[in-house]
Amino acid sequence: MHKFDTNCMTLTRFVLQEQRKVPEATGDLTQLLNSIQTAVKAVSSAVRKAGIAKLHGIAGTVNVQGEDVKKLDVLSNELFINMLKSSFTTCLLVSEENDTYIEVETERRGKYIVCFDPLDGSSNIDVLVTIGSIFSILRKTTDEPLSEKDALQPGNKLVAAGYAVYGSATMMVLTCGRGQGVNGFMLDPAIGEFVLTDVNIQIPNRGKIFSINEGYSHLWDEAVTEYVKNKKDPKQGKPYGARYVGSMVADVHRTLKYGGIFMYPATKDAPNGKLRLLYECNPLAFIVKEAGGLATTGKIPILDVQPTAIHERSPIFLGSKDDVQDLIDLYKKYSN
Ligand SMILES: O=P(O)(O)OC[C@H]1O[C@](O)(COP(=O)(O)O)[C@@H](O)[C@@H]1O
Ligand SMILES: [Mg+2]
Ligand SMILES: [Mg+2]
Repeated sequence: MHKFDTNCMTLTRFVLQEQRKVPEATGDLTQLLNSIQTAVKAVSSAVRKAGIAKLHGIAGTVNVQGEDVKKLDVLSNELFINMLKSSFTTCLLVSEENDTYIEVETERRGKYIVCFDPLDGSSNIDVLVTIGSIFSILRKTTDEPLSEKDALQPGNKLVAAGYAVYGSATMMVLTCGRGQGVNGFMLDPAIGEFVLTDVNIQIPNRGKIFSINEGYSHLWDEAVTEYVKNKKDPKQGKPYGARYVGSMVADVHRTLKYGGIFMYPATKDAPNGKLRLLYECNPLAFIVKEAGGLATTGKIPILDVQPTAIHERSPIFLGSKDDVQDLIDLYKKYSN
């Protein structure tokens, strides 16, 4: 358990302090995390001004000054890419917004690979509902020339993962894994700094909320159908509350803090579900696991999935240990 004076622990100081615990650390991860922090601050500022600056809407439109106006997810992607490249710590980037991986120019290369969703919950932008950014960090493990293969590592190889949530406040949640815990930092707009507010976040073993898009219930498999039916059946215990923001990062943040389960299952028309393994499922599964929860495809842990393509999708169920275990048990029942 970390003990900090939360009054003065900024994210920058926190990352540096963690680095100092590892004598052989070069400082590259610190530099990288600080660059991501800057990207997040820039995105947060753009999100807050989205309405008046007409950042929402169609990319490529022109504002009153005749300047190009970028759609928020295009702008967020550019901010992330520029900050990651100019950190001199990355060699390969995978973004939800780019069909192929991005190679960092030779002279700016470092050893890290970053997979990210620069703006998660795009459908919520225009209605001012919570959105976010998600990232995962891997190390390049071979001396071979850069290729897509470098990013195709299972989630249990992550060096660090985090997300930003742009809600009623902006928060960054970060873990460097290896039992070091998950910590949350609230952006204090008065000083422009992320300040440690949520120390060593632990997900409750059981929650009272289930989170799934019930509009697709006609397309679910038997395990998910039975699970959700049970959660609503007073004969099976006190029914759970239902919450679904429709921005994964917001639904997962609530699940991390309050407990319960978030589900985006396979459906009959989408056998791998919707959410992307490298930059949505893996980082959030890594965080939930580090906070004492579980994340599964229904059959195996998300973090054990060997990716085969950078934009591949996976069904995902994550959250409180006991809630997710109930669902895994139903999958076992229906596989027999
Ligand atoms: O509308 P649906 O099918 O429930 O999908 C919601 C899911 O889609 C997403 O918005 C996909 O992410 P992007 O906005 O980054 O494409 C998730 O954040 C969310 O969980
Ligand atoms: Mg997304
Ligand atoms: Mg996105």
